[in-house]
Amino acid sequence: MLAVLLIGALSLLVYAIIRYYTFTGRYPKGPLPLPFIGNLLEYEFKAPHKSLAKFGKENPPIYTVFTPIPFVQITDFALIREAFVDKGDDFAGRPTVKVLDDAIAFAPNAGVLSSSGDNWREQRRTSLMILKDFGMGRNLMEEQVRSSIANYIERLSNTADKDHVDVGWPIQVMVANIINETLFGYRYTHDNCQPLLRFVEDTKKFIATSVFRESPLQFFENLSDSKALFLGMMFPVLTKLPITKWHTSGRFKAAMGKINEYIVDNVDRTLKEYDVENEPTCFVHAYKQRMEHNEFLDQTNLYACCSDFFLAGTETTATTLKWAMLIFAAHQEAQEKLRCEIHAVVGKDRPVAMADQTSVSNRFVFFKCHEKYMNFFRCPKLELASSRFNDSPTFWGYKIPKDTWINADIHYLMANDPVFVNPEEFRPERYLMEDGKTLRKDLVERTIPFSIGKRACTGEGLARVEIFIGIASTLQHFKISPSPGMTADLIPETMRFPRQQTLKIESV
Ligand code: HEM
Repeated sequence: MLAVLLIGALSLLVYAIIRYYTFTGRYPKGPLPLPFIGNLLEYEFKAPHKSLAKFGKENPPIYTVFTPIPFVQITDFALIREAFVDKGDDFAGRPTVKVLDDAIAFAPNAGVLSSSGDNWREQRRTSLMILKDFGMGRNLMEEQVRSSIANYIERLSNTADKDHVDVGWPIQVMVANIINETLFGYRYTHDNCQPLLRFVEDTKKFIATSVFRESPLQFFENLSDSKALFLGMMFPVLTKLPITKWHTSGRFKAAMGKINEYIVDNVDRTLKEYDVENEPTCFVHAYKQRMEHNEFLDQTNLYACCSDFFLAGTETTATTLKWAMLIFAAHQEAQEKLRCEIHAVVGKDRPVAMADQTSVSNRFVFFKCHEKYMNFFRCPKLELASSRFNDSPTFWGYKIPKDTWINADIHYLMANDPVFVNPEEFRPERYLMEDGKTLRKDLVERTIPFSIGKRACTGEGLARVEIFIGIASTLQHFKISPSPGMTADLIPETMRFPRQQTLKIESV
């Protein structure tokens, strides 16, 4: 009897393994997956770029990694462009994963970031139209950014101990303020930003005590750090069982709920001030005005869009600026050269404007360089620039199943594309031709931190203004160096966040 049971169980196991490999065989070949758990054991969830760098080198430019759900990675620029631009419509969707919808989406298929199909198209189109109306990429929004940056510069100037300045928090407030003002029409001062502070602190405390027991901003880190979440995505039943429910989805849902409270409160309050007679001056009012005439626009999507913009638009830009400060602290010569150019073009007192970028960057393409450098460090989104096939088209000879995650591995591309010679070096001049002035279009074209194609970043115009004016204004006013006795620590934390550290700032 026991022998029969054993043979039965073994046969079932063999059958399940054969089925599993039939399933994995439908995807582009990559590192050999183990039965059922795929590449889970060899995937570093705290530093995915390390695993992906290894896999990228050992596999063709399109391969699959199973964590355990299949992720198809594309690591070659021409292929990324072919998929996301030439076949843009096929790659414009996001995978529908119920577990993720339940755990972290504001509502299923709502907003811009994680929605698909007609709803995504309408939310994205409307959001972009509103931002353009407010002057994204033009002077109006630039003025708003400039004024937030002026507050930040003032904040740094008033810091008592200039040998030990943590620029992280002022940058965070500055960037959050820009989004806050765009969405809700008001801004905090650095000395009076209690609600914003409370929001961040609450989230931090909540995360620290009841959810992750780690440091602030760990929400994003833990998203990718959590093998349990990935297991839940592969085996949704785990998100229903009493013991595994909390780890696979519950804690993410709880953290996201807390974060979204801030959004819901602000949207509701802003809506109360809406007056149909007045010209909208913030995103919420402009969206509300359009709700009258567009069936896709409703309150749930409004909440979701604001949540997306807040999350996608603050952490990315703040992290970029924090890295910039560290990188310039570590590269005094480059910093000095750039400051000389800023002073020559802008002077010491006039606020920096976007129009200055051409004059400055023709000689020193730091913005382009910075984007490039940023890629070496981290940006979780870069590693998750993803889409899905709409309807199983054939790509590179593979008929990839519908709803598969497809990642353009921008990080890998920037670190391994042969056009970037010695990619780890901070060498802004790499973007210039021999004449030292003309931009090298081949490099600029392949520098794609905002991704490309139909799902490319909707906030790129705003982010470029924030980054250019943010860096140029800081260096216009301050010399940045490591705190006395220290060196700038450029080794990234989990998920390539910069490590928390103080810097020395001196007025120039
Ligand atoms: C340095 C700053 C930023 C970087 C590096 C960045 C990068 C990215 C990347 C790589 C994507 C994914 C594109 C894809 O799926 O192919 C994305 C999407 C997005 N970003 Fe950004 N972003 C930045 C700033 C911003 C800002 C300031 C905003 C808002 C004002 C924003 C809003 C969005 C939204 C809404 C999406 C989703 C677009 C869609 O799915 O259609 N981002 N971003």
